[in-house]
Amino acid sequence: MMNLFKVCSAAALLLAQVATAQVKDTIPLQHGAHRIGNRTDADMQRWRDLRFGQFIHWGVYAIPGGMWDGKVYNGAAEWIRSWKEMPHEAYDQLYKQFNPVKYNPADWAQQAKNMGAKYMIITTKHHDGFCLWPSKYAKYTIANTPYKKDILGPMVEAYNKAGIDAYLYFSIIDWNHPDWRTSIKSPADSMAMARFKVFVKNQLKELLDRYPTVKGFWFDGTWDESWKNDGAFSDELEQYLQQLHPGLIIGSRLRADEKGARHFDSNSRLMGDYEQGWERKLPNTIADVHGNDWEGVMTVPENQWGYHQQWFGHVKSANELIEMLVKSASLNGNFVLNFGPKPDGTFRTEEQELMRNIGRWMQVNGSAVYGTGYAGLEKPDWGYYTRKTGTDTVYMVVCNVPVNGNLRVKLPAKQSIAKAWALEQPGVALQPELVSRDEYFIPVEQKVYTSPLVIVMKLEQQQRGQGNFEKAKT
Ligand SMILES: C[C@@H]1O/C(=N\OC(=O)Nc2ccccc2)[C@@H](O)[C@H](O)[C@@H]1O
Repeated sequence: MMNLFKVCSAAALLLAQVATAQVKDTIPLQHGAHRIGNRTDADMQRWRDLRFGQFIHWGVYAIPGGMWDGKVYNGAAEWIRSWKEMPHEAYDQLYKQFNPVKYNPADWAQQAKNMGAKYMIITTKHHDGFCLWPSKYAKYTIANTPYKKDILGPMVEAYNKAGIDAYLYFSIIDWNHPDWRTSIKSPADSMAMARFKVFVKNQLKELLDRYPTVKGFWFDGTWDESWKNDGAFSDELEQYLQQLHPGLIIGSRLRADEKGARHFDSNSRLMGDYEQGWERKLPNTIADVHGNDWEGVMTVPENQWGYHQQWFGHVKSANELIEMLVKSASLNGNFVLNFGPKPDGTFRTEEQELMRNIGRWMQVNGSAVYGTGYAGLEKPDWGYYTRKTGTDTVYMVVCNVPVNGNLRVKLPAKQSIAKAWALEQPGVALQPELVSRDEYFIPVEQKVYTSPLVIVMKLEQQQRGQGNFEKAKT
């Protein structure tokens, strides 16, 4: 028996190798993806299991808060410096007013913990180049504001103490640095960009030296030609950072290959440790993620990352965001919700209310998100399935309770429901009814639901004959 098993395993391995070889990379690349498939190390599995993150966009742009000279900026608040109504000189003096006297990182961390976030991404430096840490490579930093003190250190420490991992957002674009170039049009531009790349490398090493518990970088601002056309450098930088800090997690926004392809190289291979292009949008089906790890980042209003005094348009509710979080986990992805603190260092009331409301649901139902992924079942019309990774425990997150009061559950052949219960009533066993081969109805209480209902199912291989629950009496 063992010989037969060995022969089959060897044949399967050979077939897999031939298959991979057939998807041969047609374009030889020096600076494309260096790994085929997802990372399998413990650091990456930890990132996967966290599933729910908090993004924080905070900096000088919080001071104008999307308004200037009595006028409202309709763009994203953190981009106000690029608004024609905002004189660059005026913006570039604002740091002299940055004094978040009410900043309390322990309070921020507690609110994030109560919401159920397991990791946090903080803007160390956004496109405007203002550094939230006292970088020794720049003057445009927190050290030269009335506040003076390092913002990042106490934040990373407070979040880590609350059991939340810290990731650092870093914008390559730096509107403040004299050597930044959007494109290289002359030898002088090349020399400036060469100086700029040294500056970038120095700041990133400085961040890792100052904050050694961080788990990764979230790069942004890598769409300009000067960066896109220098795939060799982005590749070298990624390897430099990994060598400095083994296990670091870096998404697909950092790299370009030598042909200028971003996120996916010219052979359609993902560069980086996860797909980082899902910004204010999510994949719809498991096919959309192409087997890659991925992360979706989401704003509460339609498109505001930094603090904006006037939220206009649709502001997402807790239930909408809970559904996005569950949808992400159901498709093997992470979901990161963004917050834009005010210039005084506090969160606006709508954001505080949101953290409390999401947290109330996560308190009871978080197990349907943490450490879960794609269940391998056809998406039901009443909501989402997630599966505790590598187990027979499947969560049913019900966003639309059917009017007939029954949740239809279609299982793969030869699988049955051993038991099922609602997370909010762990002691009450539900009674799935086998309505046809491998198909069940799970009755749910007919009441007003004000947030998604979560039911846990333990699946098992079908015993001989009927499923565990008898066929409906005809
Ligand atoms: C998270 C957001 O990221 C940004 N830009 O996003 C993108 O570049 N998105 C993007 C680009 C290419 C593909 C997919 C998404 C920034 O400009 C914005 O201020 C904010 O920090």
